[in-house]
Amino acid sequence: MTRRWFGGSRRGALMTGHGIRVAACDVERTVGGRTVLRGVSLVAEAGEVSAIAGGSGSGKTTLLDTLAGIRPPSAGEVRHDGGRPDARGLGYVPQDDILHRALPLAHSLRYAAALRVPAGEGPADAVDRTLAALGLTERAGQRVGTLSGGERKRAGIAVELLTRPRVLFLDEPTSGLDPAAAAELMALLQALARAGTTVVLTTHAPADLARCDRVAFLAPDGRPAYVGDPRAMCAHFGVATDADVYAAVASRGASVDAGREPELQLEPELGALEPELEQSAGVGGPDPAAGSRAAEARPAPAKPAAVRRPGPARAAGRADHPLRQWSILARRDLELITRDRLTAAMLIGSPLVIVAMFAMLFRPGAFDPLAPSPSGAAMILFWIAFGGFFFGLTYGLLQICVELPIVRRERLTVLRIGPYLAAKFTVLLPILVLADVLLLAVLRGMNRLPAASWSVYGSLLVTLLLASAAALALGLLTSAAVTEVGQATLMLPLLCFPQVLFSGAFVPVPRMPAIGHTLSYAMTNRWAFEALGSDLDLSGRWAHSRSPLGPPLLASYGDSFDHSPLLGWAVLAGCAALFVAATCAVLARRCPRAGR
Ligand SMILES: Nc1ncnc2c1ncn2[C@@H]1O[C@H](COP(=O)(O)OP(=O)(O)OP(=O)(O)O)[C@@H](O)[C@H]1O
Repeated sequence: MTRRWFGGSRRGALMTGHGIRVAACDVERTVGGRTVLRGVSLVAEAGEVSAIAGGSGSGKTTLLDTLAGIRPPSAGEVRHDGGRPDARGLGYVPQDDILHRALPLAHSLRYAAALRVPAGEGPADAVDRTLAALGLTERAGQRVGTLSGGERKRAGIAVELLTRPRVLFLDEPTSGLDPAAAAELMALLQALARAGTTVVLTTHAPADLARCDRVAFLAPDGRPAYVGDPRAMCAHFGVATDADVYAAVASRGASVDAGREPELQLEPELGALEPELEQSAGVGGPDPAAGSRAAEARPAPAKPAAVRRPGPARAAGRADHPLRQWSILARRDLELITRDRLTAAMLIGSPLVIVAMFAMLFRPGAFDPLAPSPSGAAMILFWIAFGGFFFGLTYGLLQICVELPIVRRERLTVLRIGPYLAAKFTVLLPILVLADVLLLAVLRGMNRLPAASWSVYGSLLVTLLLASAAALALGLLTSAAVTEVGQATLMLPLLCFPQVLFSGAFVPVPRMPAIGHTLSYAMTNRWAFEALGSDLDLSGRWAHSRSPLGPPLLASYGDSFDHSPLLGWAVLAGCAALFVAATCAVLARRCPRAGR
């Protein structure tokens, strides 16, 4: 079946030219103060499938990331064709899905292609070619979330093949697949390798090893227990099957050391490394004899005439421009919202429900000069401010955390954070404008707000929009910072409570103790509430109110509503900018560019 995908011109469609030789020499990696990889030396050749195997927690993913150049080694060296790893020339398939589940497969691939495929080949052509090559053409219109596990794995590989990478790294591509689907996927990777790509993968499954050309088996302490031909591995450990190797390595632990088995030492790999590493300071050269033994033992892979670095990023040619990225990402965000019915229902439904509740909660005429309700007017303005905050926060809260693995993958190559966040604002702000306009229009239409000039209502709308924008930025920041969707949901009440308590509506700011007074400065809701009160001259209304409650309220709130709305606008805009900057910083840390 796999052969069919790569037969004839389809094989040509996936030809990647020379694969990259990936070489590691004495690599060590320390994570969180603990050394999780030590003394790893290996070579992954073009045209071969190389596996990183080992028990859980032995460092397979860490080694894969290090070989890919995503994380630099703490000691030792990783070379791609003798040069520094350049992540833009490679494909990397993480364990998590890197396609949006709500989109049809072809659409998802088209956005990925628009971001990554260089000028010259149209994204649509690249998608058609890749879908055909991976046997997914018939699934093109199907939502990614409804694909089978095996199809989703292939779809993840399809994303990476769009740019015809010279080397493909895959983190546990067969996990979660039944043996037949796993075998099919491995055959696909073998075919890819034969078409010229270097394929490096991690695996838990002994059955996968038989389909690989090389294996590096890691001991629990991150040392290589075996590096070499998978067919010789059982003999090396004196066991009957590949599955038994796991138990042998686990029981012997660090005492199993590739370096202690003369006939299966690392020399072949180090010998292959020698030409690339000979000029590297601090890396000892291998025994020349070992290199020649290696050459005899294995046909020499086609070597580039000269040591060369991976070519410049193909992807950069097309979509590296921030404006272009923004336009692609905005279209993708819009389609995601419209395709995901639950999200669409939440975005449109929550303002409708909240506006309806406000309309039912407040009595009309709170601002009526003849029979005013001073406290009712304050409450109406507070809840309007809070409505704007709530809309923005809920819109932003789930935006990033649900697609973090995709962002992380796209950041490795092309994605810029600025256009990514700008696209979110471009799609969500217009919906927020509609929600805020609806809120003011309905409350005015139902006489919960007073008659006033267009300029006053314009000012109310600006205040509300800035409050929503700042809350949207806070929601995006939270979404970028949490590690899972559940945490984002838990953050909703945590973020809302202080905005209610310290806004000055229930306990006026002048009546708060010093700590509460200080905290209130950090609440966007306080500034929105006070700007709305200033717009509608709440102080003046209370001072000349026919209600006996007016003067005491004025005494409690003091000068809260006496400053210009411009002050509130400046603070809200500043908060929005601050939250956006913090979101950029969090994303840059959590989704680093390769090698950082
Ligand atoms: N960010 C981190 N902070 C602290 N420890 C980490 C971090 N990332 C990985 N580790 C530790 O490094 C070790 C190797 O992790 P890694 O994910 O590479 O293992 P693995 O072999 O891929 O595991 P599995 O097969 O279970 O996915 C583990 O003990 C893990 O706890």
